[in-house]
This record gives sequence, structure tokens and C-alpha cells, in this order.
Amino acid sequence: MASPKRLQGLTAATITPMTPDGEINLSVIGQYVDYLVKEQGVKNIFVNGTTGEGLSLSTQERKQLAEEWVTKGKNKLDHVIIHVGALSLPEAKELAKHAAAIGASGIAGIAPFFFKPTNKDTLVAFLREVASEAPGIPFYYYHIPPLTGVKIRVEELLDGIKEQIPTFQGVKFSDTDLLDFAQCVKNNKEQFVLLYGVDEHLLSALAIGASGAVGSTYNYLGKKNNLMLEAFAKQDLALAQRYQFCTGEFLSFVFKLGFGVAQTKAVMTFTSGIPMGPPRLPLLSASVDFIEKAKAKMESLIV
Ligand SMILES: CC(=O)N[C@@H]([C@@H](O)[C@H](O)[C@H](O)CO)[C@@H](O)CC(=O)C(=O)O
Repeated sequence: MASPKRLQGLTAATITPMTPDGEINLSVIGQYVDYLVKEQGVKNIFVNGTTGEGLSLSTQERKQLAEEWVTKGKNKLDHVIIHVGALSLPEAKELAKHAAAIGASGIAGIAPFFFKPTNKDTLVAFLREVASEAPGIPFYYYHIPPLTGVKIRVEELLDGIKEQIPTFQGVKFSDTDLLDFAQCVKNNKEQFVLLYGVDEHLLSALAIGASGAVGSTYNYLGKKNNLMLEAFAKQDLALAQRYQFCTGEFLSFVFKLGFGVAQTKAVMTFTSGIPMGPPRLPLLSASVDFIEKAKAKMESLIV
């Protein structure tokens, strides 16, 4: 996969489509790529992450999905980043090697979260081993402490990391600690790509200097968020705020109903018309009541 430019703008954290009986459904991925590009204006994807239920998939399934996204994204997408993080180092390394071999444009990894690294050095040691399996493509650290419980500050992690991991390219920062994020930007903006991952706060992160964003809502609110990025670039803060409030209005509505990956699958199904199927246990499908209410809310959104 050609990666002509540094990753910037929006990256959709892809959903893993599943059949009604819970198998991965590769047959709709081509249609999904076209939907992102044509309907949402999103040309970067982050595969097998949180939204993609990556940690609930087998290694074989993760490889199949990575291959399908790379194949179907060819000549259509700019960046296909494959999340290869796993609890087991050999598994993460195998996935990293595989992603490089199939032509992914980059890989990303979370901190292991059962036995956790307790300091920066052990985290870097783990990430270095993973990244070294894919020496020809960029590596991104996926920081998501609400889910991993690993709270090592990214500001600290980035200090000297390029000497340890030569392919280190940036961070997907899925946390609300904007002080840590700001320090990362202040110290590393020229060198690294700093992608923000809490969609409802993206405008704040842009003000701090984020290079772009990775998130679940860019699957179905990509167009509106692209307009927010445009307004921000033109220094039209009032318009950018209206777009941010629009995402916020939808999310604050669905948060009250109960919102996570299962509900994201349902929202994407009714928005795109592409069947995303059920989530995998322990997640449970969104209720009919949720779907009806979320759909009505989505249809009522105005900027
Ligand atoms: C915890 C979580 O799922 N966070 C999402 C957000 O996009 C999130 O869905 C959104 O901000 C709504 O809260 C992303 O950061 C996750 C993500 O990018 C991924 O799927 O890898």
C-alpha cells in the first residue's frame, strides 16, 4: 500500500463486519471501503482496533481481515494501519510481520494489559520487539488507558523513543488527558504524527495541535467531521464548533442509552446500509429500542 504522505486528517477505526452467526464477514469489505471514500470522504483506516474487536478475534481472523482491507483498499485508500497489539508478544510479532508482508502502510500496538508494563522501559521493550518485525513500515503506539489500564504518560514514552524504535511514527491518543497530549505536541510536533482518539473532544485536540484523528464515529460522521477540520483550518471557529456540537449531540444522546462497540455496529448498519452484524461475546447486540432512538436522533442532526 503506497503511503505518499504523512498520516493526517481523519482515520476511521473500522468495524469488523460479522455474519448473523458470528463469523467474520469479509464479503462486505469492498463495499465498506467505497462507502468510506465516497460517502464520508475518509481515506485512512485503522483495522482490528477497539472498534474492530481486534482483541476478540483469533490470529487467523485478524490476518484475514488485514489482507482483505489491504486488498480492497488498494488504489482507493491512502493509509491502511493494522493494529497488531496482543497480550502475547509472539502473537503481536507474528501479526506485525504479516501486516508488513501484505503491504499495510503502517502498524500500531497497544500496551499488553493483563500482565502490564509498570514503567516506560518495559513498555518500550515490548513495543520495540513488535515494531522490529516490520522494519520497513511506520509504527504507531496506541494509547488507550481507559481500556488497557496502562497509564504511562505518553510525554514520557516519546522521550528518546526514536533511538529505541527507528520506525516510530506517532501516537493514537485515546484519552482525555489533554495536558499529556499537549506536551506530546509541544515536544514532538515536527517529528511525530499525533492522532487524537476521543471523537467528542476532537476540536479541543485540534486547538492543541493534533495532526489528525482516529475514531469510530468517522465511519458514519466522517463527512461532518471533515467539514469541521476544514472550518478549523480556515479559522472559522464558530462553524467548527457547530460541527463538534453536532457529534456531541449525537454521542451524548446515545451515551445515555448505553453506547459501545455493539451500538457502533448498529449505527453504522443503519447509516451505511451495510450489514455489520452482531458483536462477539462478551459484547451483546444493540437493542431494537436503541436502534430506533439512535436512528431518529441521527436523522434529526443539523449543523
Ligand atoms: C473507547 C473507544 O472505543 N474509543 C474510540 C472512539 O472513537 C469512541 O468510540 C468515540 O470517541 C465515542 O466515545 C476510539 O478511540 C477507538 C479506536 O479508535 C479504535 O477502534 O481503535
